[in-house]
Amino acid sequence: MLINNDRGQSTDLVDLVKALERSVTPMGLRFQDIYHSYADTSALRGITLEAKDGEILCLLGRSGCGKSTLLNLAAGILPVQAGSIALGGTPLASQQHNPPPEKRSVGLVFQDSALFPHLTVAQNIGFGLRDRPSRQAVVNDLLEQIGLSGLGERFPHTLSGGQQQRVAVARALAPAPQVLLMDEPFASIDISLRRQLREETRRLVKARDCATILVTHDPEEALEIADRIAVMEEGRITQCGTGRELHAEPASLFVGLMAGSGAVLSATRMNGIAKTRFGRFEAQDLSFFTPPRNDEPVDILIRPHCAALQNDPSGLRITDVRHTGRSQIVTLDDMDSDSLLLELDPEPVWFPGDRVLIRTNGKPWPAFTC
Ligand SMILES: Nc1ncnc2c1ncn2[C@@H]1O[C@H](COP(=O)(O)OP(=O)(O)OP(=O)(O)O)[C@@H](O)[C@H]1O
Repeated sequence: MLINNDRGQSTDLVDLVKALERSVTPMGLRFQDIYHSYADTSALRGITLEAKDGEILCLLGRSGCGKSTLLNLAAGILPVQAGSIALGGTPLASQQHNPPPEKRSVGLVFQDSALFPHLTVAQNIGFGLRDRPSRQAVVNDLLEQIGLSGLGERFPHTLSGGQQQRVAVARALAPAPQVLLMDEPFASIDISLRRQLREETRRLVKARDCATILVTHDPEEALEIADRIAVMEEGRITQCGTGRELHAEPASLFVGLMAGSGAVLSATRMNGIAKTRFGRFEAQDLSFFTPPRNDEPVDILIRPHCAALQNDPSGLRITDVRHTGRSQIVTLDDMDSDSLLLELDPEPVWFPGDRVLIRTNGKPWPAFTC
């Protein structure tokens, strides 16, 4: 049914109701209090997380932290043991209700493309569309979008690894799923092609309205492709936010290092002073995500371009200096020949043999209670 808006334009009532529903109902994919164990291994320990419609959310963490387990629960590959999953505001899975993968509006992409070897590229892409009248048009459109028009009649083994992975993404997106789940989709792709494939995948996914969850252990990949990143450690989400948020206010040293590089200084805190092997720093030089308890050991993270050196004849000795154009990488030795690498602004120029003290560059350094 068509209705007219105040500018005289026609709008379909069903579309309007859907748009209104979207504005008031939590959409996307939502995990609520998920726990999961394998025999004596506790893989997930209370995950609550939401990937919104149109968003790319990365699960980032070391091997074994539970990323794939969470993805497999959403896909229906694993049954939910505790907690619940909702899709588009309606229950998707719980302990009582576990529909199989084919009954979920979910597209899957794995590390190896897992294309059907006996089907052509076009048949692979169209597999989830069955007898839909629009099948051919959708397949042709996707072939064009992934840059493989003209290769539809080829078989998967005649394609390069990168082309196969493009086809896998197209196959997952063809039925217009509400959610796209990708488990290390670029891990087996040549490193030189990976960035290009990431960009293409982001463009493809962003042209649709599905929620996307992508698993990776590569921080650079997560920062480049994701709208938000959920950092996982030992079955829990340590922090979830944009790359910028994780970089600016990391909840832990692990998150801080996942969201960017930096030098780490171990310190002991004494009455507002942090003592390290490379100098003493005032409390005002440090910023804690959570207030520290007194006299506990802390780790200080010094990001590139966030430290300055100051000449001091009794200070630390510079043993090496490299110039990259954008920065100056300086190696400092403490009295026991322990060394620290700092990435500094290119000016002022430092030389091996200079004696210096380290200072903040105006902004406090993130610090974490150990
Ligand atoms: N089928 C299984 N049986 C027993 N333990 C398992 C099984 N699958 C996963 N685990 C364990 O559960 C934990 C989480 O595994 P999971 O595969 O989810 O982690 P991950 O972060 O995806 O790791 P990776 O990046 O290596 O794939 C690990 O300790 C793993 O050894």
